[in-house]
Amino acid sequence: MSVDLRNVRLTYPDGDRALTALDEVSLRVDPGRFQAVAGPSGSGKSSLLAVAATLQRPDSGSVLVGGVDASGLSAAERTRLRLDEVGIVFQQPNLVSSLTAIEQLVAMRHMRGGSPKRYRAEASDLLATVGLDGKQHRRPHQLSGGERQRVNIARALVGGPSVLLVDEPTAALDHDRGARIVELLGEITRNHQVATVMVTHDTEYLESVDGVASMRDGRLSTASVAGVPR
Ligand SMILES: Nc1ncnc2c1ncn2[C@@H]1O[C@H](COP(=O)(O)OP(=O)(O)OP(=O)(O)O)[C@@H](O)[C@H]1O
Repeated sequence: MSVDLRNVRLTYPDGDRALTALDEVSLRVDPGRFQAVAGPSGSGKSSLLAVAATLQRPDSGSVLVGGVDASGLSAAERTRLRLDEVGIVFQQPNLVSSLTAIEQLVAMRHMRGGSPKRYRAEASDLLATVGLDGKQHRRPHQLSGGERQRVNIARALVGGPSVLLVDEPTAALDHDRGARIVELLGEITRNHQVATVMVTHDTEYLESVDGVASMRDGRLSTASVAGVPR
C-alpha cells in the first residue's frame, strides 16, 4: 500500500499568529520504495511524519494510506488503520528496560492483535531479519546503540505494516553503524515491499534510498537524482 500526502497544510498556534509547519506538502511513496526527506532542524520533518502516521490531523489537504483518506475516518478508525498498516520507528528506541528483545516485539503484537501462538515465531523471524539472531533474550542495556535501533525497527515491522515511517534513525549512531542501519532499511523496504519514508537531517547515508526530497521551512521539494539531493 502507498502513503500519499496531498497539499497538506499544518499550522501550530504561535502567540496570536500561526506557525506554518507544513506548507502545501505533497508526497507519494509506493510499496517497495525508500524515500528520504532531508532538512535542517525545525524544517517540519517530524510534523510530516506525524501527519503521515495519522497521529496529527492537517489543517487542510489529505493523507491517504493504501488509498484510504484518513480525514474521512473517526478517531477509532484512524487508530485501527495505523495499527494495521503503519509501522513507526521513533528517533529514540524507547524500549522497555525490563523486557528482552523478543518480548519488546511480543508486547507490540498484543497491541496489534493476532494469534498468540504465532507471536513468538513472528518476533523471532523479525529479529533475525534485522541481524539479531542469537540476541533475542538480551535486555536493552545488554545491547549496543545500533542493536537497540535494530530492535526498534523490528518492533515497527510487527504485524506486517505496509507503510514504514522512520524518524532520524542515525541520530545517536557513529558513521558505520548509521550507514548499516540505513542499508538495512533499504533491504527491508524491498524484501517486505513496504512504502518507507525516512526523515533525516543527515545527507551522509543516502546511497540506498530511491529518492530524496528536501524540506525547508515547511516546504517540500521532491527533485532528486538517484539518492543525491539537488
Ligand atoms: N506542538 C508544537 N507547537 C508549536 N510549534 C511546534 C510544535 N511542534 C513543532 N513546532 C514548530 O513547527 C516547526 C517544525 O517542527 P518539526 O518538529 O516538524 O521540525 P523538524 O524538522 O522535525 O525538526 P528537528 O529535526 O529539530 O526535530 C518548528 O518551527 C517547530 O518549532
